[in-house]
Order: sequence, then structure tokens, then C-alpha cells
Amino acid sequence: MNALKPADLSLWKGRKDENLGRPNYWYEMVKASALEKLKPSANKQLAILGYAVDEGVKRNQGRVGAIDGPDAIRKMLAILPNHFQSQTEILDFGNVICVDEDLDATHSNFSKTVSQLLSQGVFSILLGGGHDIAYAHYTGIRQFLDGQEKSQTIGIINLDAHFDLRNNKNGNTSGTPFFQISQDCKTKNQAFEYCCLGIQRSANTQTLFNTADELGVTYLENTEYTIEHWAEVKNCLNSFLQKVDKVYLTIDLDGFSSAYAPGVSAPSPMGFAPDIVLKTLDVLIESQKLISVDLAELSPKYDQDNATARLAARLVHYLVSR
Ligand SMILES: N=CN[C@@H](CCC(=O)O)C(=O)O
Ligand SMILES: [Mn+2]
Ligand SMILES: [Mn+2]
Repeated sequence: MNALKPADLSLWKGRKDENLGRPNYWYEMVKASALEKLKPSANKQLAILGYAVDEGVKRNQGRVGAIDGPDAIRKMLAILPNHFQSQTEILDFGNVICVDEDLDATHSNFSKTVSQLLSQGVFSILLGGGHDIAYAHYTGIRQFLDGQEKSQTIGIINLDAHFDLRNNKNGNTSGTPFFQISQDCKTKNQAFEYCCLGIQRSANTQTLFNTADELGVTYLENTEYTIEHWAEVKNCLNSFLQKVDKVYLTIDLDGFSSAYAPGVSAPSPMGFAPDIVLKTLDVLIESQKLISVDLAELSPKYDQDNATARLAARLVHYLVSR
């Protein structure tokens, strides 16, 4: 079976407004694409690639459902208004899927696609899927950067309730991606630069806090990652950004309070609010270091009125329309 499911354009639909010579909504701008079809264009190109996989969540003893995350986000992206400043093509590359429960092969496949998309110069928004997407995504960025002349460091910014630094001695799961990255960095003698915002003491064991300290992880707990503490958050972000050449942003939707994001594998009653995330995005956009972005852990069967999928889509809109 092919591990890439081509784009399903039936997901991209919305209301029909008066034609004013410019697309009103995202669904009117979407084209199904594939790496071999990608051509340089005078227009801005935005790539959407799904990671329709919850094998990592299953292995992490979580509640499954994130396999349906990418398509649920697409449906909410479809109805966004077009506020792009210049002519933009939205290219849907379909979903990477997990065949025969082989998560490692899925990750390799996904990394290769990410690296190829970056080589083509398109900005990618990757939609999960379990948070093991982060290992595959980071590895793809690394592969791309390793092919460049100048060596470049990647800073990972993870907005999450969890460190996801579980030891992978019993296999790779949605709870191990950043531990895996740390080990790869060690092997390759590269810096492991990981900043995790929104960590919840009630959702991470002492062992995870110890691992974070041993690995030199920068983190702010949910009690500090609030708009009231913006000065400290901004300082934390700026010091981290200074150390790195490129930033990979990963948003685990379970970092948000379940009031905003009920539809996730592991909900967080005491998570953060959208206001602090938007301020964070402003700093990342201004840094001009952002190389690639993903959103993870949407589990549509637990969502309410598409609130979580809609939140994910609006975060994407905020990021790319400016
Ligand atoms: N990617 C999620 N990781 C969390 C899940 C916690 C949970 O299922 O409650 C973790 O392993 O800590
Ligand atoms: Mn999480
Ligand atoms: Mn996570």
C-alpha cells in the first residue's frame, strides 16, 4: 500500500460569495499537488501536508483518534477568508499514513517529504496526527539543512503541556520525539536546542523534569506562560532565539486549556490560552527564523463543534496571512 494518500479536494469547500476577481476563501485557492508536480512559481506557495497517524499515540497508551486530525483541520482551513498580501497558491500534498504499524518507516517517509518540500522553497504547514510528527518533521528539516553549505542550528519551540522526553528504549511513541532528537543530536555532535512552553507539573513526572534538566531544556510552566507574565515570556523567547539560526515551531494542541481545545488525545483543564500563543507567534514571525510549523494531537472524535480544529486553522491563518 502507498504510504502517501493523495490530496482529497472534496475536503476543501465553503460558501460561495460574489466573485470580485480574487478568491474570497482558502478553498478557492487550493490545488492538489505532489512533489514531482511542483514547479517554481512567481506566486507565493504554501504547502499543506498531513500526518494521518496515531500509531504513536496508541503505543504511548493514549486514546487514539488523531489519525483524523489533518482532514478535520483542512475543513476549517477551507473556510478561512483570503487575507494573503500577495497572490498565493495553497498546495495540498495529501496525507502520509502509517502502513503495517511501521512507525519508523512512516517517519522516514515523512522526513524525506519535508526535506524535499524545503528544498523547493515552499513554506510548509504540517498537520498531525500524534506528536511523534515532531521527530519526523525535525529530522526532515535537519536533512535539508545538512545539505546546505553553511551549518545551521535548529531551535525547537514546542507549545505543549508535556515535555515528550520519554526514553525510547521500549520503542518510539508520541511521548518520545524530543528524547529521540536529543539522542540524534548527541550522535551527530549537534546542539540540542529545545524550548518548551506551557509545561504542566500535574502532567509530567519528576523523571521527565530531571531529563529536561539533564538535557538543558529551556521551559516555562503553564503558570508562567500567561499574558500576565509576557515580559518574562518575551525574554525567554528572545534569549532562546539568539542562540539558534532557524526555528522549528510545533504546537501540541493539548497545551491549550480544554476550554479552547477539547478535541485532543490528552486534554488539559489547566492549559494556556490563545492570547499568549498569538504574542509568541508575533515574536517568531519577527525573528524571520521560522523554517517550518506543525500542529499536533487534534483528535476530532473528542472535539466539540470543531472548536479545536477551528483553533488550529485560525492559528495557521494568523501565522501565514501576515
Ligand atoms: N504526546 C503526548 N504525550 C503525553 C501524553 C500524556 C497522556 O496521555 O496523558 C506524555 O507522554 O506524557
Ligand atoms: Mn502534549
Ligand atoms: Mn506533545
